[in-house]
Amino acid sequence: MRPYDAFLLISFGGPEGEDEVIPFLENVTRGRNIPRERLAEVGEHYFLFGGVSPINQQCRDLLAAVTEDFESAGVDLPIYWGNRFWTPLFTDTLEQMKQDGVRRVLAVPTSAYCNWSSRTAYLEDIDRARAALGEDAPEIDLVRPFYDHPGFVEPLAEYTRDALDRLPEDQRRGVRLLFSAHSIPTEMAERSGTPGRTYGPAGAYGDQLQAVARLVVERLDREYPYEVVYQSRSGPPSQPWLEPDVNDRIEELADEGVPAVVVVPHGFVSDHMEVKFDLDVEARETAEKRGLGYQRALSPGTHPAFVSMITDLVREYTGQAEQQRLTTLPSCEMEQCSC
Ligand SMILES: CC1=C(CCC(=O)O)c2cc3nc(cc4[nH]c(cc5[nH]c(cc1n2)c(C)c5CCC(=O)O)c(CCC(=O)O)c4C)C(CCC(=O)O)=C3C
Ligand SMILES: [Fe+2]
Repeated sequence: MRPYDAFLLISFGGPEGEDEVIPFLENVTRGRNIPRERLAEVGEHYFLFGGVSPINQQCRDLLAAVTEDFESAGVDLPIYWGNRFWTPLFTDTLEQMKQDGVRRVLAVPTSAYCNWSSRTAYLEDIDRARAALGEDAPEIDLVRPFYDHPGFVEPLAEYTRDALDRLPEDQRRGVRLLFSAHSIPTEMAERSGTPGRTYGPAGAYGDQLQAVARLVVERLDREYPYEVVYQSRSGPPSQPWLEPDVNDRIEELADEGVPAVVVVPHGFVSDHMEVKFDLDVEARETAEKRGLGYQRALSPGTHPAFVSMITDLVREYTGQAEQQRLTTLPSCEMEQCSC
């Protein structure tokens, strides 16, 4: 049993006012290969919502729910929160933990899958922040990818059923389910997973996204046709990113006469800006322009099963509960994983 003396939620961060948008985007894109035009475009997405990303409030809501769940489950750990790119920054959180005398931390990221951007990037930032703190910097374990935990899959299935119920019957009959995840460079996708293992063309990330889509469809009232699509591509056009894009696919489905789509944002844990803009504004507009019915399933957010999943993960890492996994996909070997 590994003793922990604190719990840490680590997330992406997002601006909460117009004056925070550009500094936030500068933090996110520092050292990354992102064209200026793309930055200006993404800035507009935030300005459309008054410069406020929903992600920080979603983290606060999740933390409030986790606090209650810890209490009722008898998990006695102080709860901390830190982001990679906006306040509260986890460099500051780490310093606070050090001051509080915290030595060993169990961290849960707001990303369910394996890929550099969702895991290694956090680990690298944690290492940097720990190095800056010097001796007595708290040690941090990041929990495993939880994409196939029932606490992630069941809420997605419930919210997909709800979205299907919102479609008129004639549209529901011919609907196509589009499971949407954040696109990443194909080269990053190919590196996701454990070196030496064989994965599909989009690496462990692609295999995991396919598996979760399958698990959700198995929980619906019948076998709906479905596929995995990608959204929110950002690199230069010359760099290949995972495809097809959700909008391109909606156009093609319109040409084929499909009457409606239900988009399930299974690549995300909450309805943050990538969901609110890229799906609820952009993809919806693409569908409506072509006369397709459109519904978007909610992401897990603060669904009680998702909240309990976090408690379950803590128990798993303190040796008080078995791993819960709905797939037999190889688990990540954390030491060597490039995810
Ligand atoms: C896999 C993945 C997830 C899902 C898993 C996870 O959650 O981790 C995710 C989530 C998020 N991505 C977010 C925002 C952004 N991501 C960007 C850029 C990038 N994302 C990437 C990947 C991912 N991103 C990649 C490979 C890049 C290129 C730069 C690089 O190689 O590192 C940029 C730069 C501008 C742009 O080009 O879009 C922004 C602003 C927000 C916050 C939203 C809010 O504010 O509500 C969230 C939750
Ligand atoms: Fe992103």
